[in-house]
Amino acid sequence: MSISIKNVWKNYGDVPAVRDLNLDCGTGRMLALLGPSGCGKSTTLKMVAGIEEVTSGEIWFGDREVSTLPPGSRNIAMVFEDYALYMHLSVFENIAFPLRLRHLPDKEVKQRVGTMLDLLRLGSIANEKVRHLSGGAQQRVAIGRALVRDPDVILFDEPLSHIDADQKAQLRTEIKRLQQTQGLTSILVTHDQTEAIAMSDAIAVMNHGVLQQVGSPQDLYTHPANTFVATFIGEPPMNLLNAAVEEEGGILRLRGAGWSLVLSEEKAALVRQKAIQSLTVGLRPEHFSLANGDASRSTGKGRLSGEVYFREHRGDTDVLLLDIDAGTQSADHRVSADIPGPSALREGDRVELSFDDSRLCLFDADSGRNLLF
Ligand SMILES: Nc1ncnc2c1ncn2[C@@H]1O[C@H](COP(=O)(O)OP(=O)(O)OP(=O)(O)O)[C@@H](O)[C@H]1O
Repeated sequence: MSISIKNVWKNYGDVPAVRDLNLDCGTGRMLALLGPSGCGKSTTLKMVAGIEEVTSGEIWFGDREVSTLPPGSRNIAMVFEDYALYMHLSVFENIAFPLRLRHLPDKEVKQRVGTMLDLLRLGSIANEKVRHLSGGAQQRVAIGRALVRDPDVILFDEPLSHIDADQKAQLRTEIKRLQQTQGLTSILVTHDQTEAIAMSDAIAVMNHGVLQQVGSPQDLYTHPANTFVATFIGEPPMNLLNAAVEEEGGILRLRGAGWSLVLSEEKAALVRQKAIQSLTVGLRPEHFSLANGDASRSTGKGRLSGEVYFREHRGDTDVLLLDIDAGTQSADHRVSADIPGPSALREGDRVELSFDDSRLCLFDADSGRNLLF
């Protein structure tokens, strides 16, 4: 069952919480709503569930408009961050609960709950009281209870927020596997990019009630639509450097604080086409390399040098925070670079980094929009 959100607005009083939202989630896919606190992701999920009314616009499940239907008529299931289980009941009875409410015959309850217990590998603890279980196991019970009704759509509201770090990755994988193997059409609300990237087929990034971009995790990482998405996806975040555009003798050069770069023809054409004078350049930390002394300063190759302010070991890589030799303390004087590790570099060491313009993102300095969009 696909989900379509069409031109949906939600106002609380005069304040719009969601503005003209258009989003689709295909049958059997998982769509993540990702963004900072207050961006409107929970409100969106609640409108899909029918817990909140839309102020205007439409929500469709397949070819059925559900915008005005109450939650009970939408055949959805929700999984919440706080599990919302009956702590005094057993695993079996928690999962059976929605079926008991519908007065299904005992035999069918046993059979359907049994399927869930197998699917979620809860069979061996079926008779244990839920209150004795770990957070991860409780959330698996909550998922079983959600799925046992065979919903058309399953909505996950920050399902891993209260799970201990050591169980998080495992549960993330289990939910994803289940969603894929069972072909569940799902929406996941999260503020955690790692969760969104690991679990979903598509991510919708929201900010201040406005959809910033929707796409595959890889798309958002490689081609962020604007500086908000660029810095929200990726850790450490993409470096943003201010640059002036200079043209002389047919050569287009970007000049920033402590660095400059002659643009390759492809990128230069893009900048010329938009007739832009100042840009924000986006560079992922892993797209810097340690420059080797004799590399030429050819077209499309940038260099910057500076002093290591901090080095963080990350196993096979080192993240360097580098203070660029800019002569000024501009806001963008510090960059992070992800280099192969462990390196011998220390705080205070001088380093020269190179970068390649094929990897750069170019954003309009005023609007923050990626020039490619
Ligand atoms: N019932 C309500 N009444 C008034 N304003 C609300 C209500 N619910 C949400 N809002 C406002 O709508 C905006 C979006 O809230 P929403 O909860 O959807 O954001 P969110 O991205 O899910 O944030 P969080 O992760 O903190 O829940 C916020 O400014 C919030 O204060």
